[in-house]
Order: sequence, then structure tokens, then C-alpha cells
Amino acid sequence: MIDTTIPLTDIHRHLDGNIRAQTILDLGRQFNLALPATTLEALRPHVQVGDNEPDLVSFLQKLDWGVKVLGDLDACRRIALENVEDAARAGIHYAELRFSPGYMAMTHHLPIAGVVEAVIDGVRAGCQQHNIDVRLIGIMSRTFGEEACLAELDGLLAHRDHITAVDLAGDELGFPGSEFLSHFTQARDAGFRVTVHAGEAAGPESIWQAIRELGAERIGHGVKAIEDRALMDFLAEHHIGIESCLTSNIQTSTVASLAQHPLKAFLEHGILATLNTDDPAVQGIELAHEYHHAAPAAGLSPAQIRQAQQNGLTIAFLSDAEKAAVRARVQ
Ligand SMILES: O=c1[nH]cnc2c1ncn2[C@@H]1O[C@H](CO)[C@@H](O)[C@H]1O
Ligand SMILES: [Zn+2]
Repeated sequence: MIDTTIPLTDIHRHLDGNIRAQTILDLGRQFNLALPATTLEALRPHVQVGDNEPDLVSFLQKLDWGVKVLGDLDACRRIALENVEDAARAGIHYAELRFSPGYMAMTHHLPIAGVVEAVIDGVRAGCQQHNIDVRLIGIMSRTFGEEACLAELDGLLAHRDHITAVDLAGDELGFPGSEFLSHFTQARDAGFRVTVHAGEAAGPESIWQAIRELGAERIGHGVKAIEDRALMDFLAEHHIGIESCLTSNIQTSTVASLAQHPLKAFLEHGILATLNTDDPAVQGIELAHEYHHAAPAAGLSPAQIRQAQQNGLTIAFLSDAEKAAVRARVQ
């Protein structure tokens, strides 16, 4: 259950993996694009996971229509604003929304720094209208290679005062973290916090690499840490949090069933693991589903679910004073 006396957070939530199906239809019409369907019902299988996908890369293809309809910067602003609306409606008090500006810019050749600015604008407008606090994480989409990721980093650096952290996402098997050392050195030098998708498609060595070579302070998914005791010890000892996304891990076939998910073991090991969505619209879930259905099915006790909820703010990319302010708004 969600404990309503403490803040509810979602610190692993892709803004560009959470575009409303209706908005995809609207934007498709607005920009005269040929979509695979013209009704919500017919579009859904193209933009939402039905049966579990065989692997991560197949899952990620479901995000593509969402960014293909981003015909101008106003469209980027719109989906950012709607993301804040949806997170607030889901009862989330504090969200870290992540987005890949190069991926969003790609189809219609939008300026990447312009996309970053539009997202910042949309989020700011959303936060003024709703009782929610949001920070932004800039993603470098590894799937498109080193050069494309450098262009994303440049766009993020152009607005560094409004971007809290950077992340590396996409095809982990095809594009190992070792190809992105200079990107992360530059990002850390600029003062960005660091989280990295690791140990989702690849093994525990990818998590070690993210920590030791990229400077990851948190790990996205981190599922494969379960295969390496020393790594679990290290994560617990150094307070490197894990952003778990239970349903996502089933839909990407990273884990065969919720009963086999390692989140419970992570919590028992004293790791600061958390419950998050990932790509809610693509997955057809919201955060409540993770708390009420996925977490119990993964064997978490009510106390462990509460611990995971509490860990969300503990590992948030906020100062102690900012965390206290979020807490004060809930109590
Ligand atoms: O679960 C995931 N694992 C790895 N990468 C992901 C996941 N969900 C989305 N993206 C990636 O994040 C960027 C958009 O924000 C895209 O690169 C997308 O492929
Ligand atoms: Zn993710």
C-alpha cells in the first residue's frame, strides 16, 4: 500500500515514454503525419505493450511513435506539461522526469537545445498548475551512438541550471557504458548528478562499470546485481540506490516473473531500492499499480513496500533542505 503520510515519489519516469495515446493522435493530425491508426483503440497496440516483449530493444520500439509526432517545440512543451499533469494526478509529490532530447528532436530535425528548453518550459508551467515538485534528468540515448550522445549533452549543458542529472539509456547490450567515459566526465565536471541504466539487459559488470567509470550515484533497474554478492554489499555500503521498475522488467523479459524479481532481496540486503514506473503510458500502468499489485506479487511485505517508498526521497537528487520541504508539504 501507499503510505499517505510520507511523500510519494517516482524517480525513474521517462517523459518521452509517457506520451498520451490521445496526444499522439492529436499531434499526428496537426502535423499531417501518417500514423498506423486513426482511433485510440487501433493505435494502442502500436504505442503500448500488450503481451510481454521478448527483449529490451523490442520494448523500446513502442516508444517510437510518441516521439515521431513531435513536429515542433510546442509539441515538446505540450507533452512535458501533460507529463506533470499525469504525475500529479497519480498522487506523486516529487518526480524526477527524464527525457532524451536527441531522441525527441530526431524525426523532425528540431534543435536539441530547443527541445531541452521546451521541456523545461512545459514542466515549469505544469508545476505552477499542480501541487508537485519536479526535477529533470537528461538522457543520453546510447542506441544512437557516441556522437549523438555528445550532441544531447551539449543541448543539456546549454540549460544546465534547469537540469539536475544525466543518465544513459537505450540498448545496453549493443552500446556498453565504456563508450561514454568522456561524456560522463564532462557531465560531472559541469555539476550534473549521475544515474545510469545498468544491469537491465547486461550483467553485473555493467553496474560496476557505471559506478566506477561513469560515476553513477544511482542505478536504473540494476536487476543483475543479484548475481554478484560483492556488488550488493558495495551498493548497500555506499548508499548507491536502485531505481526498480517491476512491471517494466517483466515486459522487457528481463525477469521471468514478479515472484523472481530481486527487489525484495535488495531491500533485505539494506540497499536503498525504490519503486518507480519507467514508461507508464507505454506500459499501461501507473505508480499505484506498482505499489498495490506488482510489489506484493514480488513478495514485498507491507513494511518493505513502505521502506521502498521512503527510500525514494532518501535517494532523490535533492539537498536535505529540499527533501525537508517536500516532506513538509505532505505532513
Ligand atoms: O527501460 C528502459 N531501459 C533502457 N532504456 C529505456 C527504457 N525506457 C526508455 N528507455 C530509453 O530512454 C530514452 C527515452 O527517454 C530512449 O533512448 C529509450 O529507448
Ligand atoms: Zn528507464
